[in-house]
Amino acid sequence: MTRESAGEKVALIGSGNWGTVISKIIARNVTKHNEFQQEVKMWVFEETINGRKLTELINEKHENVKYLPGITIPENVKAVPDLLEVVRDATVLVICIPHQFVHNVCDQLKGKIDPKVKAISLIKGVETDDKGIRPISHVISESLQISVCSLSGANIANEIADENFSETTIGFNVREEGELFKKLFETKYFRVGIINDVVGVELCGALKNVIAIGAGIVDGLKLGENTKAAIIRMGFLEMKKFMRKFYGGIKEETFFESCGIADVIATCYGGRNRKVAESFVTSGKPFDQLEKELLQGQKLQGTLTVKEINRILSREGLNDEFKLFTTIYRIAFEGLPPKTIIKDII
Ligand SMILES: NC(=O)c1ccc[n+]([C@@H]2O[C@H](COP(=O)([O-])OP(=O)(O)OC[C@H]3O[C@@H](n4cnc5c(N)ncnc54)[C@H](O)[C@@H]3O)[C@@H](O)[C@H]2O)c1
Ligand SMILES: O=P(O)(O)OC[C@H](O)CO
Repeated sequence: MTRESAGEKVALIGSGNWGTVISKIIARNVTKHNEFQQEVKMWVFEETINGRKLTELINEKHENVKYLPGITIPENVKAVPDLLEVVRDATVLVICIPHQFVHNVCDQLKGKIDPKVKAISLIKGVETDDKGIRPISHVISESLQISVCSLSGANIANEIADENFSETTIGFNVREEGELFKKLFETKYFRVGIINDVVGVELCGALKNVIAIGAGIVDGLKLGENTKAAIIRMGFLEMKKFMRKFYGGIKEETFFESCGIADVIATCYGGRNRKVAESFVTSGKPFDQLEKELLQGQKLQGTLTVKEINRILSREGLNDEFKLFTTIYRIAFEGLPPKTIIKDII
């Protein structure tokens, strides 16, 4: 059997800013390790740019001109607009889409994925329901009836696209899967740690976005680095407390991996949620409008997570125990003046 027909066949679902950086990483790695077939099909939510289809542009220029301009994608990445074609015969699914689109994508894939397929979610988001929180890895595994790992870390996509060093964390339930994914993702500039804690890893990635919005508010108010450090510290403690309260079994070490404290720091200085929250304060415009104006199609995850978290805190009568998360929600969505971020948390 040739290398082309043997080995794991990797499909990438998603082609935004992070998804495209990931295509570059995994497309190089599949050519280096015998476990994998060499072509990586990447699902692109099709759109038209100056009269041309984005998939055609990606395949012709080997560049995602909309979500990651200026970075060359390896030629073994094939952009495909048909989701079912992307996953056909795939044995490994890498899922990297904004979390608001997960249900729609899973609904299209339901019943069409072999139960032996291994998946990994790079999504930084969370859902809540009547019972509590619903990690996105569970949404995917319940819908598709497959095993799902998670990957999250201090990973600002554009910096990794430039091959600046960073670390990340993979959460696994089955060690062999964690090790396989480490092979798929690790490079000299992208160091992968693995830990037996799928939900801990992904929830850190979701909740740090709430803190990033708090940090952006502080930046917009020009309160300086000491105040921002205070928000980071308090936010980290609320993130830990929230995760422990609503999900049993999260490992303490997870908070000190790249997915934990390191991502809180990176996101509070360099992320999109921070940037848009700063502008929310300085411009007075609502988040929805700023997301469109500043991100040109890229999506904020933090605002949705702020709402999900507040829904659960309000229902459980816990707003007083999570003062920072609650204040961030009220500033973002209930018209509380931004400067109360300080008054309400001291
Ligand atoms: N960008 C980063 O620095 C970064 C880093 C780590 C993790 N992440 C996480 O990765 C996930 C994906 O983010 P991203 O940065 O790759 O995307 P993005 O925000 O840059 O782009 C949005 C993507 O959503 C797609 N899209 C738009 N409408 C859609 C629809 N109706 N259905 C499906 N897809 C649609 C767009 O085509 C585009 O690919 C998010 O959860 C994000 O938090 C992002
Ligand atoms: O740009 P953000 O705010 O979505 O954050 C990007 C990454 O999650 C940082 O690790």
